[in-house]
Amino acid sequence: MTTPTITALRAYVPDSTGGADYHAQPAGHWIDDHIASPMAKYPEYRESRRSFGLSLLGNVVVEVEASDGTVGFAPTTGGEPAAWIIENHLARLVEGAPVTDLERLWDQMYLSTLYYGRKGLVVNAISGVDLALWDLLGKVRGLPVHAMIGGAVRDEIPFYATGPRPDVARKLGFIGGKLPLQHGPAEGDEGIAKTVARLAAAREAVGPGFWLMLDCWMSLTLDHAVRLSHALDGVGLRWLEEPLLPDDYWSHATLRERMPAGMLLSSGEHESTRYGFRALLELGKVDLVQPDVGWCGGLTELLRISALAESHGAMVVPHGSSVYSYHFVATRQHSPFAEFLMMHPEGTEVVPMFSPLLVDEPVPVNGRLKVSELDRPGFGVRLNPDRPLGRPYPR
Ligand SMILES: C[C@H](O)[C@H](O)CC(=O)C(=O)O
Ligand SMILES: [Mg+2]
Repeated sequence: MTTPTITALRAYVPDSTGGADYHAQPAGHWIDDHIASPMAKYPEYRESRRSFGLSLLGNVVVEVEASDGTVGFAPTTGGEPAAWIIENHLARLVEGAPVTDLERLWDQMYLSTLYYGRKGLVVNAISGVDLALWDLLGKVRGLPVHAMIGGAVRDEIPFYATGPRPDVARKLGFIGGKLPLQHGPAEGDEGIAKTVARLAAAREAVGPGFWLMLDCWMSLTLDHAVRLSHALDGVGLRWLEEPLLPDDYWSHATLRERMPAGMLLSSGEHESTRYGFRALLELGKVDLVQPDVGWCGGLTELLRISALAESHGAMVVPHGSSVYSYHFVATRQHSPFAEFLMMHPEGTEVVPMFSPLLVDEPVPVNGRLKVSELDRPGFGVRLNPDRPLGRPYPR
């Protein structure tokens, strides 16, 4: 059998909102309600992360077409700037390559962009291309992605829910609930007291045994993080998430030493590549890493990060990225559960995470997803034909 080659790489930008984290949500959505952030020390940027530009980039949808007519695609964050990088830089490397050459293409995309890349937007763009290549390869071979990366080690994936209502998450069958931190260091001891009251009320509502986590979205100082973790010691927090600036690996290790025993330290949602995760694991001493497969370098890089984390005894629980991480979670023993980001405005109903961009997007039922739901070629989802896509940099 001759291996098809890649004839075209295209980057599209959806005309509208939607698509999980960091996208414009309607006013009043819990995900934009006074969430603590590193910018919250400036009072004018405290109420809303949109106020400092969080939703500016939006999605980019990468499409790869093969010589046999098969098309793979994947969305990620990056919008028009990522579309420019994909069309004007990455396409020259990818077009003409056999659909099987994922390792070489990843290496070439990373090395050729080193002088302005390594992290952030460029790695988002590389991630999107890499995911689209996996989708294409799965469709060419007629295999779901999980079957190409070792096969499932479990029949069902259990989920925790991220949102403002862990009590509802419990009723919906999730194994835990992760609340966003709302009050950072600029709100001082009063802020800590509000957080403790909120978590204590959540514990009261969910009872013992149900996991509660707190997502700090890079907003804390080391001192504040230490004090907050001890103030929350009585609540039974499963983990404290992304408390510190991602580049400050060293303070992660200090926090790890000073936090209460039994409370895990997690981070990595805004980290990229095996090199960044090596620093987080070796210098930062985190217990759990949370790469976003659309931001960390794609699935090819997530597999490397995963092997590295496993060798450090750390769990890998990817940041909420729907099917793009479920195929991975199904295949790894040290990824025992997945995140579900509650994109419903009040966080009270399960709605597809990437809606309205995708169709056929599976969601957990009773807090679990049967791996058989993923048994379609590639990542097993389709682009919504009713949502127009623009191609800002056609060639
Ligand atoms: C809710 C958090 O601030 C963020 O928007 C999502 C996130 O960090 C997570 O799901 O984890
Ligand atoms: Mg997070």
